[in-house]
Amino acid sequence: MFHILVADPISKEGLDVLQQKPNVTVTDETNLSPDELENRINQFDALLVRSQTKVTRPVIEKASQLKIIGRAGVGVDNIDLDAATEQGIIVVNAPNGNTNSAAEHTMAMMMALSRQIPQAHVSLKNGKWDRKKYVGVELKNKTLGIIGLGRIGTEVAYRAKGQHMNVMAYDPFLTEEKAEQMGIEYGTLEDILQKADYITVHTPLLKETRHMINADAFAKMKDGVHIINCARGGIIDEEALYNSIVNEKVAGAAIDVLEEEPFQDHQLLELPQVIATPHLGASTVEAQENVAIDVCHDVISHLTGDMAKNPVNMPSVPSDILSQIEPYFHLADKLGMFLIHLTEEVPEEVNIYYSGELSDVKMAPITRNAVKGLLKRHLGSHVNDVNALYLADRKGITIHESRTSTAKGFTNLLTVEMKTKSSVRSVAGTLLNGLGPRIVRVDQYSVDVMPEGHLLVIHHQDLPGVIGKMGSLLAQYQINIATMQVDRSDVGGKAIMILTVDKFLDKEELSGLKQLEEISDVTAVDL
Ligand SMILES: NC(=O)c1ccc[n+]([C@@H]2O[C@H](COP(=O)([O-])OP(=O)(O)OC[C@H]3O[C@@H](n4cnc5c(N)ncnc54)[C@H](O)[C@@H]3O)[C@@H](O)[C@H]2O)c1
Ligand SMILES: O=C(O)CC[C@@H](O)C(=O)O
Repeated sequence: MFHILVADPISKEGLDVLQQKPNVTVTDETNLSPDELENRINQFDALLVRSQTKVTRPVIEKASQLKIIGRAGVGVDNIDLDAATEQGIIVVNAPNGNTNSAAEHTMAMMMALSRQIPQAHVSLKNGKWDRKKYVGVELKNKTLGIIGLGRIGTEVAYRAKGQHMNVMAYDPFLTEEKAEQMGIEYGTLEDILQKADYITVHTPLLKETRHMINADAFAKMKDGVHIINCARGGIIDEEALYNSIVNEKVAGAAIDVLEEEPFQDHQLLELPQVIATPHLGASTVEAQENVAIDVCHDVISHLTGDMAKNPVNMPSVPSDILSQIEPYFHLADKLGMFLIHLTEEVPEEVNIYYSGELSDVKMAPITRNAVKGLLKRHLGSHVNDVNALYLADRKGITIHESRTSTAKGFTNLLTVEMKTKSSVRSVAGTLLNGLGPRIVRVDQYSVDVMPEGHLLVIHHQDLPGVIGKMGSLLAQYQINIATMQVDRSDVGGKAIMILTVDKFLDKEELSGLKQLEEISDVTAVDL
């Protein structure tokens, strides 16, 4: 018998999927306090949530029977994935079922914002017939800047074209060709900030997207810009948004999500230029049916020993093969993570070369880990070795793997190469017996770097004194250098320096380093 706890409201059609199974009990309790959830979770085999219930580490640590957590929706930021993975609990989501609803909600918010419909509605309900105050603006011929052109951003783009808007989008995986095929304009983040009349964000909330729309970003925008966030609270710096509205830089904002939810007394809500909904992007009958059915099927599949379709954190390698290749997963993941930081250009092709002892292992699971590492920077923690190749394919990145017997003196050598429109970058690593993983080559340079911690990859001219200058500047910033590796193409020519430092550099410190004239490029990589 499997006991399933439904902790957030889930559509009846989904619950039917569970209840029709003979060996399942369903406990539908959607008002449990965090303490009650912690106290009762050990009785259940599966937990189903939407975005409300926080599945924290303390909850997961008490979940001694739990086998699966199902998220009826996309974002899994309310679930501690690391804790679930550590505890061997699979997390599944339903990434496709609410795309339309979230896109429609974004359009509804954009239109309501332009025509001040909520404000006019409240005024009329209060007995005022005020036609002068509520003069709006048209969407037609305005430029919509979409930041994050994934499932929802793409649907918003098509709908906005239907409103005769000029659509410009930025996404780390968007190429000019793809934008052209979609009939939209390709832009950088800067282009969007500077040119858009409306800006809508559709990224996950990640380290790189947290506060990506901050005071600096607002300062670059057109006067009178409109802002929409139906993705995640925290992508927009709320303090900066508040100030930009008060200073009349921003004409209005439509917000479905805020950093702290549920919210009631937020200062943004006091501004008449702000319209808001309580995280309703996915709240339609259709979306809730879709995500509930999808996630409940996955929960049953997993409980009864079949493969779940949308795992967020599950490794899927047969145990005999696993023991042989598992040590390389970590190396592959780190090489992918390292490589994606070497360029801001869109990856188009990834080639993975297996050499030495690695030339006769099963490559696919290692490849998936390398691709996972590469995609994580922009797609977040829901990329795993199960969905990495699928997501790469969706982003138009082709993956090739090949075996070679020459390992350049190493017993095993794994090389990950990434082609973009104008460059080919590569990184190679090995597993040293007893010493663990090492990065041994970056492009044409030979190095010996442990792939962990805060790394600085510095391209510079091979001239006397550069290393000293770099060291003094880091000392000024109170940043300790733990390790240093240097290599050069030829005497006085191009060179690389890879430092492991004790603290991550902030933007100002990084740009301080970039100002040293012998240095052509500095990249911070957090492994
Ligand atoms: N309001 C709601 O109720 C609701 C409903 C569904 C989804 N969402 C949220 O909407 C967001 C988008 O969902 P989705 O299904 O389209 O996800 P998705 O993974 O399909 O798309 C996200 C896109 O953001 C891009 N991205 C990542 N970092 C970026 C950056 N720094 N700059 C620009 N783009 C970047 C990724 O490349 C990806 O293409 C998520 O945060 C999701 O949780 C909210
Ligand atoms: O459960 C909800 O209603 C919100 C879902 C949404 O935020 C998501 O990320 O899928």
